[in-house]
Amino acid sequence: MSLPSTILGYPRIGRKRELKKAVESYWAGGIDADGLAAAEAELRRANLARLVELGLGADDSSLPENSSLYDQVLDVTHLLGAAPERFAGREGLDLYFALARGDSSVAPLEMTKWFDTNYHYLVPEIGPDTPISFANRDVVDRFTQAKGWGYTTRPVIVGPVTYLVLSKPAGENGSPLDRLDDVVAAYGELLTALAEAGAQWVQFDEPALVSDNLTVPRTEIAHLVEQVWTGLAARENRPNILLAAPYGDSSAVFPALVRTGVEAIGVDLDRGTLPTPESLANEGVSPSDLAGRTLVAGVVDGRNIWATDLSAAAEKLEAARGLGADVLVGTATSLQHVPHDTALETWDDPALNENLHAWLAFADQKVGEVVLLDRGIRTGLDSIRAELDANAAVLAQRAATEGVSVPAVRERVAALTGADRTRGDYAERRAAQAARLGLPDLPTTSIGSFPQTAEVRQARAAHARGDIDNAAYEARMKEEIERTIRLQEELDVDVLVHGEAERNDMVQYFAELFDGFAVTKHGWVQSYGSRCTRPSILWGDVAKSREMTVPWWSYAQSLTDRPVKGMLTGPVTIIAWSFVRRDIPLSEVADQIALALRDEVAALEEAGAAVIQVDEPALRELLPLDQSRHADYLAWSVGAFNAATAGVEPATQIHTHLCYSEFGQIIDAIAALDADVTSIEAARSRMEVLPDLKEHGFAQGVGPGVWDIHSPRVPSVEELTSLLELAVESVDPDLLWVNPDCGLKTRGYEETIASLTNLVAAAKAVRATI
Ligand code: MET
Ligand SMILES: [Zn+2]
Repeated sequence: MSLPSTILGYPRIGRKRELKKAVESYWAGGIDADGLAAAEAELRRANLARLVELGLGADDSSLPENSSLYDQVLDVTHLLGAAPERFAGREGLDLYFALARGDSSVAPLEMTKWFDTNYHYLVPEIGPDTPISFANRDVVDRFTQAKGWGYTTRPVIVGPVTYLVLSKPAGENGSPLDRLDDVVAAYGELLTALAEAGAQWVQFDEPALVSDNLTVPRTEIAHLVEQVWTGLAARENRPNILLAAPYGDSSAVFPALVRTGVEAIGVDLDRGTLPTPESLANEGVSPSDLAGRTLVAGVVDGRNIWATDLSAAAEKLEAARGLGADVLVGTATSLQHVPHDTALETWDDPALNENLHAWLAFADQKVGEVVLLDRGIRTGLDSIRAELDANAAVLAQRAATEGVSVPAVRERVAALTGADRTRGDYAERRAAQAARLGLPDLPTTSIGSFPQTAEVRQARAAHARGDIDNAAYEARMKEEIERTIRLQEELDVDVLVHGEAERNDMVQYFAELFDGFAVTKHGWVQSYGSRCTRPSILWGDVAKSREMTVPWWSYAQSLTDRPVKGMLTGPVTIIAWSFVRRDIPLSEVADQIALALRDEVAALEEAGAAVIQVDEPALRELLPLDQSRHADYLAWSVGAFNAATAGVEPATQIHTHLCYSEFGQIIDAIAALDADVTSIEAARSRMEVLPDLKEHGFAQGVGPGVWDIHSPRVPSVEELTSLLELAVESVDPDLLWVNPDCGLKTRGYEETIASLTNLVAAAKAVRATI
């Protein structure tokens, strides 16, 4: 049975975040396991019904079954029964959620970003003794249940090679890949079980194939994928296999995919390209090797929210046919990274309301695009000519809409010079700042946010609803700022923060104030587990035309003689955590944001701020998966940070914050940011990153986090002191700052006070010894 056009996956959280509500209610004891199973099944059924309504076939395997209670990588861990030893004694849902979130006696699996997205997966821990078998039949049961409702779905599962490449070793010895044979054996049994249940097709995702940023080289990954899937494809009694390489360019590994012999191959033609027939021929792959096989051409972007240029997509489909396979329409990735439906949205701004609906495609609209293009390739493009013309008209209308191209913004970016991105000599800056600030050695500070209490969040919600007016809201926020300042003074912190009470989110706050952005009300996407974010939509040229952070900062500074940091979010992070226009290069978007921030930096400096922090926690996340694109990315991202910050006087101190510690590939870029002080995550790795920094000759201020704020645990003075003693082994004490790993907004006040008290005490203790 041949595969029809399809999507690689659908959002899992629910149009109204039904999954979030059900799962959180289960955690809180509101519903039991049966209640959760019922809610989850109802959502799954509703999603299937919706996809059929949108034009996918009910019984032709075009419906992806990619639902998950928490995370697709965790689902494989569960499928394999591959829980680390410390989870012994737990089973079923208790085990599943303990792996995800820990429980009173066990720490959860680590969480990290899924490729270059803002989705987080749970990192499997695989060692020589990890149990691995076909231990859990959820995938099969879901298939069977859907079958009972009248749907033939296509289960979607992370492939074995990607699973192990993304795992970390459990214990000291060996690599997770040492267990590949065991994992493959379990997948083999899964294939049999799915065949027995009546599955026609199953989809396996091997995105590790498109990344150079993993611990295993890409050529090795391609080799393993070829070996593993050649073996699995040779099994009897199995469903047809769609092997997908989403999230990037698979052209180099395409021959390996062909050689596996699987029935269908899925490629990302949004971020990636197809190999040429010549390059295939060089690898010994000819069109006859592809004859009778299916190529799912991912021409519809799965991770951004713009309507597809349908004519361009049709051209790609046409080109794909040249390879010899049967070409079908697909999405480039699962749609799990985009919200459900633009129809849920209205914008307060009438111009946006009129325009954005036509410009955007959330998941449901993308399904519509796939269905339409499918009709085009089956019955000829002329049969969809009217839709193609309408789409071209929308794109043209968009390009001409006010705000999309603002001459003053374009000219200002074009006029940026190297000098605009360069600060003066560091030694001179350092002396000027020391004289201005008069700080002790090992100055203490925090990263920006203070606990966002329920009252603060309620006040913001009431303000958004119009239940309290601007004046009342402002008064409420000022109260919170005053509390934060007083507290830091009492604790004897050296460089204070205002606490960010007025910010709903470190990106959305700026998106709401800058020109060129729209924010959604219902545009939720899963960030991890039950956590969702609403990325803002960057649709036009960016500029600052409103008052932003200065009044809040000025108020905070008016309360104290100690320096209060101005606090901004950097260009790369704003880009990474928004849905960004694609009609101009990201480098240009970054410079536009940089100049808008440069204006805000200047306004803070003008108001008297002696220390200004520009956070770039997403610098590593956006690193392209292709090694060949690293240098260009690092050049424009660093250049944008420099453009935002280099306008200040030598005596104004620029801080940046990067809350991760895997610096390897970007260490030179971090130095090139040329911040006077850089705070980084270091507590969990016990300052591991510092010797590397030293080796690289990094010799500007650095604040390795000593308090792991991802855990509710209060670090003791002894523990903090020992970390600082480790730090002074690698960092000149004159350059060392003392701070937590990241902002405190998810922490409570009690633990914050206790931890900061200890942090200041530890700083003083070590200060006294140097
Ligand atoms: C994810 S990085 C967070 C930085 C921000 N200034 C905060 O403290 O919340
Ligand atoms: Zn952070």
